[in-house]
Amino acid sequence: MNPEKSVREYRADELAALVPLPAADANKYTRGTLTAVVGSERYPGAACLAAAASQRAGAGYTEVVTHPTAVDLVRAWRPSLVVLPRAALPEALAPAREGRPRACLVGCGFDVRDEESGPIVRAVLEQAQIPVVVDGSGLDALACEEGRLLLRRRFEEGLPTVVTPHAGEAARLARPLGLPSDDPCALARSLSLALGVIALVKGPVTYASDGDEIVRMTHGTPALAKAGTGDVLAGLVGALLAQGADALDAAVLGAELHARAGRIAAARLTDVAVVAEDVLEAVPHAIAELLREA
Ligand SMILES: NC(=O)C1=CN([C@@H]2O[C@H](COP(=O)(O)OP(=O)(O)OC[C@H]3O[C@@H](n4cnc5c(N)ncnc54)[C@H](OP(=O)(O)O)[C@@H]3O)[C@@H](O)[C@H]2O)[C@@H](O)CC1
Ligand SMILES: Nc1ncnc2c1ncn2[C@@H]1O[C@H](COP(=O)(O)OP(=O)(O)O)[C@@H](O)[C@H]1O
Repeated sequence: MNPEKSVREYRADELAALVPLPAADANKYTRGTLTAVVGSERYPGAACLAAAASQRAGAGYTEVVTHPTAVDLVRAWRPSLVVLPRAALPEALAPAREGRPRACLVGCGFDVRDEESGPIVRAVLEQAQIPVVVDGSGLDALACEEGRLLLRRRFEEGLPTVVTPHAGEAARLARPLGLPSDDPCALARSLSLALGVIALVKGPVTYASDGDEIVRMTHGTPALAKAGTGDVLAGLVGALLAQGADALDAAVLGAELHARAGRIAAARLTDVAVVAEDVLEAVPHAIAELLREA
């Protein structure tokens, strides 16, 4: 099949319809819980960025499970976050209940030198009976037979897994599978099919695929090419999944809000000066802009 045939873009009105507006009788649990298993001793900042993005994208309850050395920093960054050390992980992976959606984000700010990283990612994939997003160095745990087996099992059980690699991470996932990695559009679809995931391959143009459709997103800006912006995106996608969005829709809406937030930040601060915290701050404006446009 020629992948170009099925490439599409979401219209602004389609995207706006996916924005999770809270019901009048909502409470924090009905709005969805994201358990973000993120950060390491080396990269505690990624945990902060992803968790705050989740709050801004509407999750009612954002819980951070992080390296013990990062706990105080993340708590101090935002008192509204619930922050637990990694030892709390098994209890934190509770299943969703009727009307109480949940999702898990794992891997942003993981450190390949940290021996706990791989086992944590695999434990999440094995235990979490909820949608999971895998990002950052957590993706390295998927480039081996054991990781692929866990993904395949989740796929067969109907549990969505979203992966959010940048070009380097996508190439590392593709290599052991013998997949060519020079075309991000084709790669999004081939990774999706080979791993049984929804693949969001990030770059100047970002592509999402569920193995059937491929969605192209062209609204980004080079202002986003700064450390930490991917962590913000992962938090957005995780929060949308936690609110019950379909996995492909969550990936596409997350990337669209991220791209718009980057542009809004750049319009105020220049393409040169924008940093990941500015993208985070612009997320509410991106939501408002999208709702206004539709
Ligand atoms: N504040 C924080 O706490 C932050 C924490 N962070 C966290 O750090 C962790 C490591 O993530 P990372 O992306 O820095 O390292 P990683 O992908 O392993 O790089 C290895 C090699 O891959 C390549 N490569 C990289 N990017 C590429 C691209 N776009 N396109 C193509 N190739 C690319 C490049 O190799 P080269 O091509 O230069 O030879 C590079 O040397 C991760 O968990 C993340 O969440 C970050 O989010 C930053 C802010
Ligand atoms: N030149 C560019 N144009 C548009 N978007 C870009 C560009 N460069 C990077 N981005 C976006 O910035 C983000 C960077 O993510 P990533 O590389 O994972 O960052 P980090 O790991 O530092 O958090 C992605 O969403 C990507 O699509």
